[in-house]
Amino acid sequence: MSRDIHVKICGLSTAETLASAVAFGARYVGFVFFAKSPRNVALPLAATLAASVPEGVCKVALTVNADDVTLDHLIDTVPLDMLQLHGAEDPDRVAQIRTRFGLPVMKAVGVAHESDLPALLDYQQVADQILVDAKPPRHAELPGGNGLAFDWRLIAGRRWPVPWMLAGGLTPNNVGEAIAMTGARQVDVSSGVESAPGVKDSSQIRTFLAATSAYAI
Ligand SMILES: O=C(O)c1ccccc1NCC(=O)[C@H](O)[C@H](O)COP(=O)(O)O
Repeated sequence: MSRDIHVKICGLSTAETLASAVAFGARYVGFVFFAKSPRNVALPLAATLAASVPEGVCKVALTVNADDVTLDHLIDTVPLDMLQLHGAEDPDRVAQIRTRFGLPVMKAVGVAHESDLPALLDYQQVADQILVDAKPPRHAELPGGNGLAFDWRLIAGRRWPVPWMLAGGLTPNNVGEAIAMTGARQVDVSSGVESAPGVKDSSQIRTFLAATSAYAI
């Protein structure tokens, strides 16, 4: 098992910032396929970007309640290593997607209160990984990528049987505290390494990755 913190940089949409994420040590790179998102990337561009990602870096497609036709076209067009399901997909749908498309699946689960935690157990029965993310505000446009953190004390010391990733409002300045408080060995960031919504910043990506390196064990 790797001793480093594994970092996912999500919502990449340019060759320059993708190359920076890879160069500075990201273990996962995420491409958003959700039209309302400022990080949404068109399939032809995503195919070109993904083709440039070296072996060993996990190419993650992020979708929200996508149907099978959409997923079929996505997977036929873009070379991918993992699907991240960030909508209201229930455990049965997660299992169905995993079986039908044959790719590892990471299911995002929104956390705001203690009452949100049981869902983490339900999804761990069917997903390969769990993304423990901040629950979006009731009227949020986006189900994720909102730059909002949840109370990390809610999951402090908890351990789950499948690999999990901490997300939500992480920045170069708070990721160390988040890792120390939760024991996370994988973290995910989007807004926290942007100069504007959807505009990734290579310098902030570098700083974020450097901030996690202090927590290798
Ligand atoms: O990032 C988006 O625009 C997005 C849009 C729709 C659904 C999910 C989205 N992002 C999911 C992610 O995995 C984000 O990295 C995660 O929610 C953390 O985002 P942030 O709080 O901005 O770091």
